[in-house]
Amino acid sequence: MTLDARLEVDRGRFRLGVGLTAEPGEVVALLGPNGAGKTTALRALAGLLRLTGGHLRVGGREWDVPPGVFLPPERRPIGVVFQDYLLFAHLSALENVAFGLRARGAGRAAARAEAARWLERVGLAEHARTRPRALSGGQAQRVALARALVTRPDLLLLDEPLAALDAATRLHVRAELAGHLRDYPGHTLLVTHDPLDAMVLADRLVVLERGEVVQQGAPAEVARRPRTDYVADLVGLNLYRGTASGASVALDGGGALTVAAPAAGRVHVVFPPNAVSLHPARPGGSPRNAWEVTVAGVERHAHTTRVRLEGAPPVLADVTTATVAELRLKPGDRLWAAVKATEVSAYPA
Ligand SMILES: Nc1ncnc2c1ncn2[C@@H]1O[C@H](COP(=O)(O)OP(=O)(O)OP(=O)(O)O)[C@@H](O)[C@H]1O
Repeated sequence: MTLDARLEVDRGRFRLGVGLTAEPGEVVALLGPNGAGKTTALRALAGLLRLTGGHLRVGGREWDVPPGVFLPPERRPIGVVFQDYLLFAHLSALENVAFGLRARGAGRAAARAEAARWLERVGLAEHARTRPRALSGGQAQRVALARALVTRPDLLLLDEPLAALDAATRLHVRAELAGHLRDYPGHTLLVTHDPLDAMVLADRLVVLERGEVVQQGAPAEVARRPRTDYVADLVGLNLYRGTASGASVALDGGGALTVAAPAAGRVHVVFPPNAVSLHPARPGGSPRNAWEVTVAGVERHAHTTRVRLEGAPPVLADVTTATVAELRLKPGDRLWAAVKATEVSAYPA
């Protein structure tokens, strides 16, 4: 079962023309600047907008092949979590989750039993009778996810699913969402403005600009070789997984980093490429992360030069033209990379 689409939508002055595929279990993040066409693509997948050209097939079934075939939204096996359309205010958490099953013809008792199982899976069993206004933002988000997944949809559409949450809640809900998405066997399309959400949650990034795909690939690959300035700014993150013990994190791929605040257990470790400085010899002085690296590539962008470095860990560094000239950077050079601990954040994974 595969999602195979060529989404063409003509909205007058704006035209979307996007090829999109996803394998079962794959999480694809759609990224792009305001007005790039992310929401348009999502609405076309949901059936809220009709394609004006192209095709949309999921699992060998035609959902939208103009002009002849159009499966209306209510007949598509989809689950949606939209930021501004979370829950029905007049229904309890349990009734919200049971709603989709009822709409698909499940009996009341069976729907409520299955909904209760899902509320338990998202850690909200004791809030089954609570109305949405009495739930926190993070809890409402979990209910919305349970409601989307309870019908075992073929396609899960997430539109800025974490945007309404405050920073601390966001960390936890992001980690939980990652876990649920790992277990979900269908296709997931995630629209986000947040590169960290995309890098943590997605198997593949699809970057849109002006209605077209400008780049796609695995998150680390896109970050290593951004093809446009927008992509370079967007995905410029050094991101690792590891196990924290106090302020030190042992990274899965080798190496260790000292982080800004102590943590425990499995974490993501993140810092931007412009936090990395490069030196011809081991830098002295303040307590920093410093390790030996080899230059693997040097790419110029409008405002900066991005240097790909192999080492433990491998790292991206954005450096100034002056640094490039001073260090005469070229592939194969041996250098030292350094990052201040205060620049390095750890998030629960
Ligand atoms: N109802 C509409 N009729 C005609 N054009 C529209 C309509 N809604 C949006 N558009 C246009 O479609 C283009 C893409 O909008 P869309 O909302 O898909 O972008 P987006 O990538 O989701 O942006 P954002 O990040 O701001 O949500 C924009 O140029 C917008 O002006």
